[in-house]
Amino acid sequence: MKVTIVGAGNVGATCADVMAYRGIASEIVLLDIREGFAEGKALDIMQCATNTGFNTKLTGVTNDYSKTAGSDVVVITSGIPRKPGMTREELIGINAGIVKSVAENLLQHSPDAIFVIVSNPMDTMTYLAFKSLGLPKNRIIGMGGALDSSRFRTYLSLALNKPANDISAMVIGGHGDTTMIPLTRLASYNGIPVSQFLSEEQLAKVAADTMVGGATLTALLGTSAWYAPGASVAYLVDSILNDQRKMIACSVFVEGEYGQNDICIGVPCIIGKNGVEEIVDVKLNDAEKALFAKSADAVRSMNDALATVLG
Ligand SMILES: NC(=O)c1ccc[n+]([C@@H]2O[C@H](COP(=O)([O-])OP(=O)(O)OC[C@H]3O[C@@H](n4cnc5c(N)ncnc54)[C@H](O)[C@@H]3O)[C@@H](O)[C@H]2O)c1
Ligand SMILES: O=C(O)C[C@H](O)C(=O)O
Repeated sequence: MKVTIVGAGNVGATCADVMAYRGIASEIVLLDIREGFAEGKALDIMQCATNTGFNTKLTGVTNDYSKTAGSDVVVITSGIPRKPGMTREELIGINAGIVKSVAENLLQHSPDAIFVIVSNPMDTMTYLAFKSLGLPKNRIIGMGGALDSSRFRTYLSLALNKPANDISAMVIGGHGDTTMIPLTRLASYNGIPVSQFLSEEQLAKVAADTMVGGATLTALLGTSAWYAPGASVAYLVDSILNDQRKMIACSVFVEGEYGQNDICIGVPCIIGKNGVEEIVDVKLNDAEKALFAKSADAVRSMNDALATVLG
């Protein structure tokens, strides 16, 4: 199976590295606009093969979309990341034009591909890809919830002092500092509600830390994170290519689900060979429903800015 990743920067290259290392795809093409950059990243990753034992074929190209032809999955990470003090939403002015043109180029060469959108503001970039490509909604997937949920599980693991893989927890809603909704009520440690082990104050802190997880890393690193984002994309692509039907919170176009229409927002999805196989209807309580509606309003207002930005 062939995967193209556009943007060979921090997230794109990490994603290629994890996918190669884990043998998720037989072929990976890395494409970047910066001359020689994707070629260099691909060559560097290729030279891990003998020491880590993978056989994935890697190709790096400078803006040559003919090499991406026939991809089963395409991942868009091209665009600028935020700097400390910025929100993801502030990236819309530069990233919207990049994501639109990259998505259109990819579709020309891979008409059957499933699109995974990573560039920020991710929910709006996913909506833009959905509206401009005219593909069925199961083939446009925004990656954010996989990452936010892994951060939620990490912070729960630190608070509980238990392994993250023993913890089940999900974040839905928008992929923004104030729009994420960590579903604390439904989080569990080996099936036992985490509220049996952590106080309300501890749980509130875990949720707050999760919501600003990306901003915390941006402040520490000077640019936004890449290891967990790259691994989260690989996790999502694995579920598609290997038809794993994992439940992953993804930003997808909703038509009535969770009371919303005409936006892409994070909801629990079954992810398999057709992309989004199903949106899972989790029974939210009234407080969670109110948070979801507020999150959707914020995502919608960012989508409204697209018309101005794209002219
Ligand atoms: N959805 C998420 O969970 C998530 C997580 C992390 C980062 N991000 C976003 O992903 C994006 C990339 O982050 P990064 O840290 O990898 O940034 P980066 O600067 O390291 O890499 C971005 C790459 O995109 C390339 N690029 C720019 N315009 C291009 C074009 N038209 N065609 C091809 N390539 C182009 C750049 O040359 C650069 O190499 C940012 O918008 C960031 O906010 C999203
Ligand atoms: O924080 C960012 O800007 C990048 C990404 O969305 C993340 O959550 O790491």
